[in-house]
Amino acid sequence: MNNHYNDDSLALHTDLYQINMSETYWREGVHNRRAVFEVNFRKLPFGNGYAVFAGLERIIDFLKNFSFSESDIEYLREVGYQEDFLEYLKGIRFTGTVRSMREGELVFANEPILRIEGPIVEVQLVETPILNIINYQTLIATKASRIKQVVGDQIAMEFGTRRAQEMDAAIWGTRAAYIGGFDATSNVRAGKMFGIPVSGTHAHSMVQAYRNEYNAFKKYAATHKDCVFLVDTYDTLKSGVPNAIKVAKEEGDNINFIGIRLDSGDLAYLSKEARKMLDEAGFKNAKIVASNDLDEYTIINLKAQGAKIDTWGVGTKLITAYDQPALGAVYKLVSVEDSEGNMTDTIKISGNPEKVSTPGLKRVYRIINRTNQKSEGDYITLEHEEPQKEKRLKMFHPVHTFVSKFVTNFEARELQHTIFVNGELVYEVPTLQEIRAFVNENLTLLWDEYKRPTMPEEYPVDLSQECWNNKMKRIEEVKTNIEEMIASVNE
Ligand SMILES: Nc1ncnc2c1ncn2[C@@H]1O[C@H](COP(=O)(O)OP(=O)(O)OP(=O)(O)O)[C@@H](O)[C@H]1O
Ligand SMILES: O=P(O)(O)OC[C@H]1O[C@H](OP(=O)(O)OP(=O)(O)O)[C@H](O)[C@@H]1O
Ligand SMILES: O=C(O)c1cccnc1
Repeated sequence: MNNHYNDDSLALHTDLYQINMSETYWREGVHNRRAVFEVNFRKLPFGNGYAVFAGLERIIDFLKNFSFSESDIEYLREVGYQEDFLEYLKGIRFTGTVRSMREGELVFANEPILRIEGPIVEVQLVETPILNIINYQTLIATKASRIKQVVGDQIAMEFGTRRAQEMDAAIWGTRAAYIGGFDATSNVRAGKMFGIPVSGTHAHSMVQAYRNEYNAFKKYAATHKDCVFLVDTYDTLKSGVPNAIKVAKEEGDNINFIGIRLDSGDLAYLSKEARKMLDEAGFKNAKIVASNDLDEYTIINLKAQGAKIDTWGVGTKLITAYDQPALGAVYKLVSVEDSEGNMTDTIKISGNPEKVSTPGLKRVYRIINRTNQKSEGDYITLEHEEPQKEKRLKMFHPVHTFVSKFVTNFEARELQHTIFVNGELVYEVPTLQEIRAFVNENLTLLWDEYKRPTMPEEYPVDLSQECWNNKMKRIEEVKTNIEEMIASVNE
């Protein structure tokens, strides 16, 4: 690379303005004041009824190792920062407290996924990478979950690396896809890094290289036990499938003839015809793999046409989140220490009621009806509230407050867990297998109406009365402050 700095730390993986604000706080002597930020998004992606939270493990690694390296400092010197500030930056480590939902948790719009509290400089500097990680991994895990809902008990394989937005996206997207329910990946590095099962067939280039399918399949069979032959290079039904069958018969027990892959043409028609041919040849257990720009919509469509496809290879549309390339999670200040050392709630007002932030330290509970083990919705409270002790809970829509219901005989399951306390990691990171199982467990709590891929019902995310009252109080305070400010400007 044409650059004389070592890429030996991630601390500068942030926006310049974070460092500039940090300098202001430090020169003003307020850099150690406590601040609390929360992460949430405002709209579920892909029109889905839920999102699958992913990215926490990488955030944990990032925060554990957070420090500016020698080369970071050298570079910042070149950018123009003064020595005294650089000396200060050198000593920074993450000393804050983090509470977060666990990876694989189902998350909805306008609820705090993660809360981070610490000296304002530290929590400000890590905003950009935290959002970078959550926005991408959660987006891909959600897309994967949508696709897997449609694929059902069949196999979904992740094929996207070649089309991904560069190498990091392929790796972390693959991990997110696995969390969201994909069964295997073609990316070998992701297999090595995360223990995700790797799987694959072969490309058209091999058929082209050996000039014809028979030779190519034969050579592949001579060198591999497990064989899936790609049958669409020339003519699927006249040449590809007959050659696959011929080689499978000739090789007999020498190979494990897993099946064939279709990658172009009318996948419904071709799969039905290929199925007949395989069955007639005695290969009833041979599987049909399909790929070619698949997504949840094409898969639903193909299934509706009675396609005889057993395994779905999905690349581009999954790894690039093709129909919605960004999640839009934000990082909002909810509380900050004032000059007297007291924490005060902050609020961000907007003309759009949905965009007004909810101030204060909060907790999120999933209210699970004990009679049917289904979720009634999520319930956001202020930090000190204990909804689990209530006999009868009023849940109301945070904007359309007249929409309300009472819930009894419920479990209030807290969704955020403590991850760091004053810079110390106190959370045991689950395995990827545990995270996948956790997603499935969570999905069983949701009525099917929230899980359908198109036009799902809106899942309730409600505020407690106290939380709502606090929000209204802060809105009034801000309005009064602004009126006073405007009056003083006009004096
Ligand atoms: N029966 C079907 N119903 C609905 N969609 C289908 C069906 N068969 C294939 N598709 C989808 O239609 C699209 C067809 O892509 P395209 O027009 O590129 O044709 P192709 O067969 O891939 O041609 P090429 O040989 O140029 O790759 C793909 O996204 C594929 O998944
Ligand atoms: O369609 P996607 O969902 O993105 O899945 C990945 C695609 O990548 C391969 O095609 P490519 O043309 O790159 O290589 P090939 O010659 O091996 O088919 C594969 O055959 C799939 O069609
Ligand atoms: O193994 C395959 O069939 C494969 C891998 C990557 C992309 N497309 C297909």
